[in-house]
Amino acid sequence: MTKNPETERPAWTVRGSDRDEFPEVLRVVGEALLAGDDPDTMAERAFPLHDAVGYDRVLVAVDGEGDAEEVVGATNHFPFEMALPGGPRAVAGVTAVGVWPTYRRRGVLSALMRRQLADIRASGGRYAALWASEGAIYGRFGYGPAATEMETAVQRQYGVLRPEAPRDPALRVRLADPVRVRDDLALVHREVAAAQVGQFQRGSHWWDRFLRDKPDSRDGKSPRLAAVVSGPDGPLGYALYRTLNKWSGDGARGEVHVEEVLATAPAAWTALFEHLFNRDLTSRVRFGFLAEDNPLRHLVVDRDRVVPTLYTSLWMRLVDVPGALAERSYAAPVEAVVEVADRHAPWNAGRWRIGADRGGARVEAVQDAPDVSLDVSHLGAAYLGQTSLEGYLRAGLLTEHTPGAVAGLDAALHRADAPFCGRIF
Ligand SMILES: CC(=O)SCCNC(=O)CCNC(=O)[C@H](O)C(C)(C)COP(=O)(O)OP(=O)(O)OC[C@H]1O[C@@H](n2cnc3c(N)ncnc32)[C@H](O)[C@@H]1OP(=O)(O)O
Repeated sequence: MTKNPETERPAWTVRGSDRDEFPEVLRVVGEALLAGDDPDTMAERAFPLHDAVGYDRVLVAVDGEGDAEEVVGATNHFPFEMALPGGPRAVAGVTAVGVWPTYRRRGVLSALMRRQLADIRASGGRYAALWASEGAIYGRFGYGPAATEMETAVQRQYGVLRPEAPRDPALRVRLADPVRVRDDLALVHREVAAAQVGQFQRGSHWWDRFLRDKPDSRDGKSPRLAAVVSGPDGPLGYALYRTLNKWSGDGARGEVHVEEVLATAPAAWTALFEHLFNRDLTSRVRFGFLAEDNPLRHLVVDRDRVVPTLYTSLWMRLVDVPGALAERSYAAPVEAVVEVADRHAPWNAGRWRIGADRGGARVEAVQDAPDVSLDVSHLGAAYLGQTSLEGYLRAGLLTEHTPGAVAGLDAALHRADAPFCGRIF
């Protein structure tokens, strides 16, 4: 094992990887994430997707040399086209981060993150996004909690929709094997993902991944079902779900577990929710992933019976601060000098004058006195228009030099619609 001569501790290096090494990467990341899968299962799941997107973004930390070399940490990112405020953008979807348990807390992740940010920037990338296993990890690397989503479980008797919920007799709901209606799913999703901030476009390799349905991954539930709602001009929405067959002494206690429900028209939401709440022999519908502003709570008669559990989904990282701020859309005019601290991507550090209105934005490096001083993670958090900078100000985590400057930035960055990713990648 190589040693650092000064510290006598093991030294490692970070480098790119390839397909041949990928089983090792899976072994390390799988163990770090307590995946509990055997190597063949991991490989069977991972290779098809990665064969499609390539292995050139995989980074590994390795210890030792030659035959003794071992992978001790890894990270990767997917090349996404994700809807952001301002339009669809190239986003690095950071994934599969793991450090071998006996190498943790020695700086391996820090080295991987620094290299990954530099690589994304070198390839012209402006954004990185991820789902974090733990909220304490990524703030230090400049990621901010940018999207809050919800899960909920609704007792079936409260799944009653309001009489005035939009209902269109021309719509039909079909229940099918998702693989057979895959084209309809893809059509709906493509439309949603073009505008819904936080969604990424799914190539066919992503549909292969999401529709994979092996018995060992069902956890006692049914095979996946697709309810597709269509009008005369084609599909307008779908729900992907499984059922769980349960009984108790007083009767059926089955459950509906919804993985994804999306629609492009109000009456399609109604049709889908009415389908989900009306499966016989069930007593509860669980929704795993919903936007914070999903129509469900507006459509049910008693919104308080839809109790949301909120969680952070996307953490956003501005890899190129001026580029990202310049191509964003703004809800109100703003003029401010923002002083940015960025430990891991020093090219972002400095003072940036943002001049923006509804027509566009200019961002330039300046030496002027700042109106606000903040960390790059705060800008990442606020970028999707849901997390306010005011919250960080109240918490004493950023500094406002010009009274009202933070409120002005928030008004400009705000979006009426909540971001929604809905898929852990
Ligand atoms: C996008 C995704 O893939 S999310 C999945 C992330 N992976 C996992 O959760 C798998 C299990 N965990 C691991 O593999 C590792 O513990 C990792 C990847 C989270 C951290 O790797 P390490 O090599 O130990 O991190 P590293 O030594 O570089 O730590 C850097 C700093 O982050 C802190 N840190 C690292 N992990 C955590 C954590 N889970 N909670 C709190 N602080 C953490 C360290 O204490 C250190 O702080 P310091 O700079 O103040 O000293």
